[in-house]
Amino acid sequence: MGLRVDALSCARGGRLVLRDIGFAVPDGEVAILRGPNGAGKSTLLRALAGLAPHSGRVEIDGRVPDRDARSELMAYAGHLDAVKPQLTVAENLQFWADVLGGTPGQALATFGLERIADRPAHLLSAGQRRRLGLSRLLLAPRRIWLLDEPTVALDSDALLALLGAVREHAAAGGVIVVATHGPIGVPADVRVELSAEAAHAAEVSSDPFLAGAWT
Ligand SMILES: Nc1ncnc2c1ncn2[C@@H]1O[C@H](COP(=O)(O)OP(=O)(O)OP(=O)(O)O)[C@@H](O)[C@H]1O
Repeated sequence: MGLRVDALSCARGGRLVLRDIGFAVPDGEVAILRGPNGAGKSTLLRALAGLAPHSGRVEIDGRVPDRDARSELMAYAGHLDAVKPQLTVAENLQFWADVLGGTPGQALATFGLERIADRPAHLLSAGQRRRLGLSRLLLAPRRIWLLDEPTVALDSDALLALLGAVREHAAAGGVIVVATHGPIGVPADVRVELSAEAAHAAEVSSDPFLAGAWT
């Protein structure tokens, strides 16, 4: 049981970025996505979250959930943090709580946001904004966490909070998929290596001009 990905391919801007990706992450395990800039880590997370069209199969507990069921099971924390700049920190959390369920209290405390709860999000530093974005993970329980470079801009306290949250989620049977260039402080149970060369080769071979179709 857990997450299983088979033969996933995904194009962006008309170029094939991911080709035939397959891996499985059992319940309670952490998968790390690695690969150079542009290899497709963010694309893969977005595809899993249902935010980028793709081919192939994404199974959860042996079934392919429909789009709504998938989003009920997954929480995606991407680069843009999904923070609404005009709302305060507390209002952002309340907004997400209204959408996702849950209550903001624990999320505020875990990521050390209480002191800045009344600050408008557009005034936050990069690390504060990232803390706020990550705090959404704790609002409503979602089995599968998809984390895109979650440690960027975090100080050591916030990093500890994130690691604690990841460990707790895994211990409770959750599945975590993390794209990162650096260490995240928890051992990887599953490693998924994406290579820019594979994507580039796919781009080249799928280009009819370069493939010689017009010669
Ligand atoms: N919206 C888009 N339209 C067209 N191409 C895109 C788009 N977003 C990303 N790409 C391309 O898709 C490829 C994969 O990008 P992606 O962001 O998934 O890589 P990444 O492995 O996460 O990179 P990084 O380590 O730099 O964050 C890149 O070649 C990129 O230029």
